[in-house]
Amino acid sequence: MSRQSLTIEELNAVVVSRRGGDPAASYTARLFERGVAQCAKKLGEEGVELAIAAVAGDRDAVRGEAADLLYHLVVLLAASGVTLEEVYAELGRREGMSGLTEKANRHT
Ligand SMILES: N=c1c2ncn([C@@H]3O[C@H](COP(=O)(O)OP(=O)(O)OP(=O)(O)O)[C@@H](O)[C@H]3O)c2ncn1[C@@H]1O[C@H](COP(=O)(O)O)[C@@H](O)[C@H]1O
Repeated sequence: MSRQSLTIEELNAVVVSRRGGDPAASYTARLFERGVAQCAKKLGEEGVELAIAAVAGDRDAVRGEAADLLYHLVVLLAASGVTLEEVYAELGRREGMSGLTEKANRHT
């Protein structure tokens, strides 16, 4: 049965659980088996497909390609040994780095 939504954290938990899994039973396990370079190639392809869909103004394709991109991003992070928490921490470090954000904060 399909769910209404799946968060990146939930997707990440499934992806990480596939590491070392049976490549015959899991596409994700197959990607891990192929290695980082192949995971990176898939991510690049999906990024280009998303960009093309966006430029074409194809909203349905943007949604689908964005889901593909997020999936392949999570796979590449796991294949690279980088956790989502590390990426979140990096985003957190950047908060307030832009002059615009500081300017906006001064007015609140
Ligand atoms: N979100 C995804 C997801 N998005 C895309 N894909 C797969 O990505 C592949 C991309 O298709 P392409 O046409 O780009 O490539 P392909 O020719 O099929 O395969 P390649 O040889 O190019 O790798 C398809 O086979 C899709 O099934 C995904 N496979 C899995 N997931 C998630 O990962 C979970 C675990 O999946 P398994 O590892 O298969 O159990 C699933 O429950 C989903 O939540």
